[in-house]
This record gives sequence, C-alpha cells and structure tokens, in this order.
Amino acid sequence: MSFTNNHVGSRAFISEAAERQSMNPHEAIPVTVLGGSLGAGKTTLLNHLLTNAGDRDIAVLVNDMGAVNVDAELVASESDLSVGNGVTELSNGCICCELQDDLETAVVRLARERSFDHLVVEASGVSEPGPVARLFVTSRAAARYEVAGLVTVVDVRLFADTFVGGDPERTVAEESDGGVRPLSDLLVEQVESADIVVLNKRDLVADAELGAVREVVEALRPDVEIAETAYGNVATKRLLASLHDPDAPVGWRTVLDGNEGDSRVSDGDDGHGDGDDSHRHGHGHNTSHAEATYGITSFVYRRRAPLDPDGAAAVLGSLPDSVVRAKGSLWLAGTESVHYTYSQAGPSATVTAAGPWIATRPSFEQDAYRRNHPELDWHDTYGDRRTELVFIGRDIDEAGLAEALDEQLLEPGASVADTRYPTEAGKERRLAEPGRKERLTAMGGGAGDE
Ligand SMILES: Nc1nc2c(ncn2[C@@H]2O[C@H](COP(=O)(O)OP(=O)(O)OP(=O)(O)O)[C@@H](O)[C@H]2O)c(=O)[nH]1
Repeated sequence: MSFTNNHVGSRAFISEAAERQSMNPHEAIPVTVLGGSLGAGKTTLLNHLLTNAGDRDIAVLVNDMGAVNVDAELVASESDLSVGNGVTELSNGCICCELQDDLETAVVRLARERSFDHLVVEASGVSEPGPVARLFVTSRAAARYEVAGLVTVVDVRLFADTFVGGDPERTVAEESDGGVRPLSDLLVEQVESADIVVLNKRDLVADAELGAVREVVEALRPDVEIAETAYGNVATKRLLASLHDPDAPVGWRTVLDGNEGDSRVSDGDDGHGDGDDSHRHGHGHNTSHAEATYGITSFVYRRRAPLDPDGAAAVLGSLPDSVVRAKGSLWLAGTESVHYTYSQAGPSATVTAAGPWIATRPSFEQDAYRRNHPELDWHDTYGDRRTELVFIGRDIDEAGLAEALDEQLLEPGASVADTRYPTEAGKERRLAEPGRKERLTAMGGGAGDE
C-alpha cells in the first residue's frame, strides 16, 4: 500500500518522512479531496500536482466507477508509481455512497502502514465531495486525518453549456447502479461544497463565457477561491493549502438569510400574504449588485399562503433557462402538514417531503423548538408554514416569475384534488429532468403538466 512519490522517492526522504511521523504519530494527516464531473480534468490535475510536489510525500487514493481503474493506472504510469504499491485504488463504485466503508478501511490502513505528508483522494466523476469529506471528520479515519480542502475541478466548456445558455451534449451523470442523475444537479453540488474551484479547460471557452461561468460559480459559492487554468496547471501549494471551512457560505442560503428580516412584511396581511415580498440581489451576496457584468442576480420569493400543487409543479418544473439555481421551502395546498423543499439546478428540479411543519407539533414542542431556533420566521396563525424560494440566475424576469407563482396561491385550507407529491419524509418527486421533460409530462410527472 505504500509508495514513493517519484520525484521525492529517495530512501533519505522516506526515512525523513517516517522520522517526522514517528516523532509525532498522532499528528493529523491533511487530506485533500479532488472532485469534479467525469472528464473535467481531475487526473490531469493530479498528475500535474504529483510532478510538482517538491519535497512533499503525497499518498494518492483514486476512485473509479468502473471495474478497471483507468485513472489509477494513468496516475501510476505518469508518475512512476505502481498501483498497489504507490497508488491505492477503489473501483467499481463510488466512495461517496456504496464504497464509504471501503474508503474508511483503506485510509485507516494507509495511515497505519506508512508515513506520508498529505493524502489526496481523487473521487469518481459522480461523487459528491461533501460526504467524502465528512468521512474524515466522523468515522474512524477522523483520528488520523484532517480535511485540508475540497478541490472541485470544473470543465468550463461543459459548465457553460449547462448553465450559461449553451446546449449540453451530456445531460446526465451515470451512477454505479446503472441509474442516472441530472448532470446539472451534480455540477451544482460539487461547486456548492468546494473550498477551491478550478475552472479547467480554459482553452475551450471565450473570455466572456469564462467570465459568465465565474460569476455563476461565485453566485453558487460566494467567497470561494477560484483558479482559472488549462490542463490542471495550478500550483501544488495552492491546491494542498489548508482551506477547508465546513461553514463556508452557500449562495442560496446567503441570499435567504440576508432577507430574513424582510419576510415579515407580508405577514398579517389579507390572508393571502401575497404582498410583494420579493427581493432582488446581486449574485449570492446580500447587496444590490447592479454591476454584475454578466447579469447574474438573485431574488427571494416569500409568501404566507399555500400554492396550488399542480400549478406549482407547472411553474417550478419549467423554469426559464435564465434560472441557474433555485432552492427553498414550499407550502402546498392539500398537504399542508408537510414541509416540502424544492431544489432546482439548471434543467433539473425536484420537490422533497422534508417532514412535518413545526406548526403541526404539540405546542410544548413548538415552544421548545422556537426557543432553540430564534431565527425561525414564525407567523401567529400559520406558524412556520411558508413558501420561500431563492432564485439565482442570469437576467431572470423576476416580476414574471413572481406573478406566475402568485397566480397559484390559494387560501389556507383550500381543498384541492389529489396531488402526486409524496408525504413520507425523504421521498421526492421530480418536476423536471434534462432531456426527459417529454417523458415526465407523459407520465404526469409535472413538467409542463398543464
Ligand atoms: N482541451 C483541454 N483538454 C483537457 C484539459 N484538461 C484535461 N483535458 C483532457 O480532458 C480529458 C479528460 O481528462 P482527465 O484528467 O482524464 O479527466 P478526469 O476528470 O480525471 O476524468 P474521469 O476520471 O473520467 O472523471 C483528457 O483527454 C485530458 O487530456 C484542458 O484544460 N483543456
């Protein structure tokens, strides 16, 4: 399981490293998780990193979805390492889900069997970096490692095609169980959890496209460090720096929190709560940002009335292309005890039953919850029931979108025909999927229902 980095592989260095670790065997080993979509350039970047590792002794773990770990072999051949004795591989599955236990076992064993300065984990193209990083915080591995950073490699060509008005050839990411997932979901997820985003394949986009991609990334993940490059040419020091901040802001959350105080404006109104409670902002930050060069803005739609479920599916399942990301809570007529969450990433949109609204619990529980969550926006009559959606995008017709949603508002308690929304916590209903809108419509899935 042990290996020597080919540029630092002298016996002298290895014994130095071993000595360092034996002097302080309990010192946590920094780990950097390298994520990004299939073909984004993770292996290219990893090879660049190993070639420029200087006097660092880096251990590498490569995850591949296929039975044959092509990436592990590529890393090994480019760096004179060998698989099994240089590069650790985990194949035939994804380390963020079904191979979590294998990952834990492999990294714990690695730390026990050899000494090294830094571990780099190259996740598969469909991995979510968040769960991989959490493993190093919550499992047995936590005793030996600390997360230095989550690096997300973005294929700027693919990202521009997916979110900035292009027409992506690839619209889904294939998962290990043969299922598929909208690629846009994954791209957003990978950016929203990153400590550093590497905008790779810079050679394949025009300056304006790169600028627009950068602005979308900043809207999704305000304050994230960004490196623009081709062929993974980013300084090793920068990539391996201790950057990780589990509390770093996520764009949609920042916009919502920034609007919290304003939400009460429409409480206690005529019962519909449908006064204009929408607010616009520059990308992800809580300030007006009219100078955003590529027109990336965000706004919040907040109402104290339930939406007609089918009408909501029609609007939220066919958002205009200008909306890159939307997220928030839904109060739906017909199932008014269930708190639904909505998540949209480009051409994909999902509603999930999150559980009961706090307002449905016994009053002593409500009081306890509210004491622990003073920030919870509470209405005397409706409690925490609300529709609260953040939209982030490019030149969004905010008034038009707010109007379309307002048309679906109903009186609290209004009766509606049976809905196709799940009520069991954790279950979801897809409202839109890239390239599958027609199929969903035919199945009555919601997108373009009406
Ligand atoms: N034009 C261009 N091609 C690149 C760049 N970076 C990587 N590539 C190419 O893109 C392809 C995929 O690169 P990889 O490094 O294998 O990507 P990966 O993310 O490891 O791919 P998977 O492991 O399959 O998810 C290869 O053919 C690379 O040579 C770049 O900046 N520009």
